[in-house]
Amino acid sequence: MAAGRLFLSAKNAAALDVELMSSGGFSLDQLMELAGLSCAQAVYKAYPPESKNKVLVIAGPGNNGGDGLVAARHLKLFGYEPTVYYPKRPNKDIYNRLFIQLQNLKVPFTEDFESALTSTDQVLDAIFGFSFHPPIRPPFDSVISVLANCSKPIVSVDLPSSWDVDAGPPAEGQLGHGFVPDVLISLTAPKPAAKFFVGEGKRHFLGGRFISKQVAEKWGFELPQYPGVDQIVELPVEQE
Ligand SMILES: NC(=O)C1=CN([C@@H]2O[C@H](COP(=O)(O)OP(=O)(O)OC[C@H]3O[C@@H](n4cnc5c(N)ncnc54)[C@H](O)[C@@H]3O)[C@@H](O)[C@H]2O)[C@H](O)CC1
Ligand SMILES: [K+]
Repeated sequence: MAAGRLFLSAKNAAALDVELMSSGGFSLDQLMELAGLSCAQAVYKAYPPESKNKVLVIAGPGNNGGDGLVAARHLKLFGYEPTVYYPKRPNKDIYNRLFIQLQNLKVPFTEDFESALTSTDQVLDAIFGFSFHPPIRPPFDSVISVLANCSKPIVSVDLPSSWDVDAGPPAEGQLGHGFVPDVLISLTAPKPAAKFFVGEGKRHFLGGRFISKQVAEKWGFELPQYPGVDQIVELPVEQE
């Protein structure tokens, strides 16, 4: 089967994560660092910095948000101007340290999501990943509705936020039917919802280069060849 056409269910994605951090010997920091670096590289591939592109990073309360915070740090070091909207900040050591790292790099945090959206060039959607369970709770319901009506390019980390990991976009009429991002970065392996990520001009990357061929085989997905030292590999997207 072609790479990118094999999917990792929500249940298996969570179980593989646990395995990586137990018998796999990884720490969460390591996985998050590689995941966030992949996301920053995908932004760079899709939207190379022409001058100093502004990127609004919307970070959610879990590890998807953590990936966004790591990506914001790398984007700053790549020459972008990231701003972070992070309305729910759990008091956990890993997120607190990522926050300090961004403060030290003078990456601004904003409370005013709508103004930041107006002035940004791209959006990095790091709100929810594979542990999202609908229905969505505030304040992210209104954030999703605004994104559903916005014309700024959106890059989604692991899954478009508000999509069910296995079933895909929210039903018509809910949250403006969610939004379809311009770019999707699947981490480790595409989740079943990625089947609904189709259309002309859409770009799909795979990132999170921390899996061996043996681990991929065990969990039933194929690993495409990452080019050289890149942390991402581009996957085909159906035209609709
Ligand atoms: N192996 C990998 O590929 C890695 C992926 N990483 C990233 O981690 C996320 C999964 O992280 P997790 O913390 O398990 O969950 P989420 O970030 O998806 O969200 C949990 C967070 O969201 C809240 N929540 C859930 N449902 C709702 C709702 N309906 N309304 C409001 N809030 C909701 C929940 O309470 C939690 O606070 C994965 O996708 C990758 O992006 C890791 O970086 C490491 C390796
Ligand atoms: K996301």
